[in-house]
Amino acid sequence: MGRTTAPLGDAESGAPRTVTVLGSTGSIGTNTLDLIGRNPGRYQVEALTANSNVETLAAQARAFNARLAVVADPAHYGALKEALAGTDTEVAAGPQALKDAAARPAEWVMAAIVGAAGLEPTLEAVNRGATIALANKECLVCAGELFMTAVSDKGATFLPVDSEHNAIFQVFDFEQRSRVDRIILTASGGPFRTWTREQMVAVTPEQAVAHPNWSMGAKISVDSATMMNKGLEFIEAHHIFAMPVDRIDILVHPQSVIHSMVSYVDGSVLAQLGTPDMRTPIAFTLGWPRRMEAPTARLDLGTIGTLQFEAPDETRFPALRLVREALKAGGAAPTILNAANEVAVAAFLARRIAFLDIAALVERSLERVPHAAPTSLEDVLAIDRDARAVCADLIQAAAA
Ligand SMILES: NC(=O)C1=CN([C@@H]2O[C@H](COP(=O)(O)OP(=O)(O)OC[C@H]3O[C@@H](n4cnc5c(N)ncnc54)[C@H](OP(=O)(O)O)[C@@H]3O)[C@@H](O)[C@H]2O)C=CC1
Ligand SMILES: CC(=O)[C@@H](O)[C@H](O)COP(=O)(O)O
Ligand SMILES: [Mn+2]
Repeated sequence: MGRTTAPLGDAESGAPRTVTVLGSTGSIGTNTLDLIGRNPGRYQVEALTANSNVETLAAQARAFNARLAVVADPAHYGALKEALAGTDTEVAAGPQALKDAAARPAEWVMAAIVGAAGLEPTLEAVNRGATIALANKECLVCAGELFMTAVSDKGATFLPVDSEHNAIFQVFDFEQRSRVDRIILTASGGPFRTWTREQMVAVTPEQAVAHPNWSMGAKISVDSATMMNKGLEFIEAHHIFAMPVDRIDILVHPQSVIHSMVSYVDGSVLAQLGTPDMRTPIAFTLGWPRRMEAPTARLDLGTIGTLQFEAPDETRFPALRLVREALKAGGAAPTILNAANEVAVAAFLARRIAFLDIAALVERSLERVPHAAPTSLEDVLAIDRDARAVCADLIQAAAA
């Protein structure tokens, strides 16, 4: 994979590093801009993008003097144009504008759009050989082989942002890859870690998004609650580190202090630790290849006292089993799983289905959509569309 040291402008002494933030209005996007804002003169913002949150996007574009602001939903073009009147920021809207934004020559691109909607814009940045800080794990779940092949073929530099994968990246010995025995992905267990299935029947969106350790967007928070997030991260780790699935473990660790571990053939286990604040992994990628200051609380293990560990429970959290089965089935299964999960999570957040229906709908979608392996981006997008339609039909049929 592309752990190259492709040159980035020396942000500490030379010209500002040019950066684009895809999904700038979200949780990862705002944390990224928080770090950029603390380092005046070190970064020049090329493009910022959102889906529909014009107010935040316009405020960010003004604050960071962005060259371009893009809203994916074209219905919001007029409002964005008006909000940025009198500034030097160009304004654009729609899916093609999103891809064009990613194609502009920023050295460093934060990929923080949520869901498969981020795949095409992120690939634009990969295809021009940029440094990609990847938060958008769904890219790798729905198109992992295609994505990592493009990283390698185009000479892009790939830096994982997801806290677990960033942790692994920090302790993974790429020069002695054959000496790596296992990857150990830690999981908080989410807000329902100790709940029975019966207790989970009546879970509300408010309860599901209340993650015990992390402050994140709604979709990933629900994924953590179903533990689908850990399943998606399992697939993500498989692709990023080219690790066979039988050498990746999931370990529940409720405190989210150890962000993940790598175990070596000599019995050494290396881990990355820190307080749960995404500004640490984002700073790792923004400063790359040098570490930069992040304003996060420092880890105080003496005060924490005890770290707990538990085995994951696939019976209470069937998403973990579905991911294992999807990886075994291969072909289109991970793409279908991801698309169905996105549709089901959105329906849950809209109070159209119950919490336990999410995994059940993913399972039924996997049974119904054909599993032919995608060999191109067009294939991936077609499978993604089909799976979304099947899952939406299942929801509709259940409601009728
Ligand atoms: N939050 C976290 O701590 C972590 C997040 N991640 C991953 O990072 C990604 C982003 O997560 P997070 O920041 O929490 O998500 P948020 O929901 O907070 O933000 C999502 C961003 O994507 C934009 N967006 C949403 N839908 C579309 C679309 N169809 N087209 C274009 N842009 C869109 C949103 O714009 P708008 O505001 O206008 O809706 C927003 O800028 C996810 O893949 C998540 O799994 C990984 C690890 C940790
Ligand atoms: C911050 C981050 O990387 C999230 O993906 C986080 O890991 C979610 O926590 P769990 O899925 O372990 O509950
Ligand atoms: Mn994570």
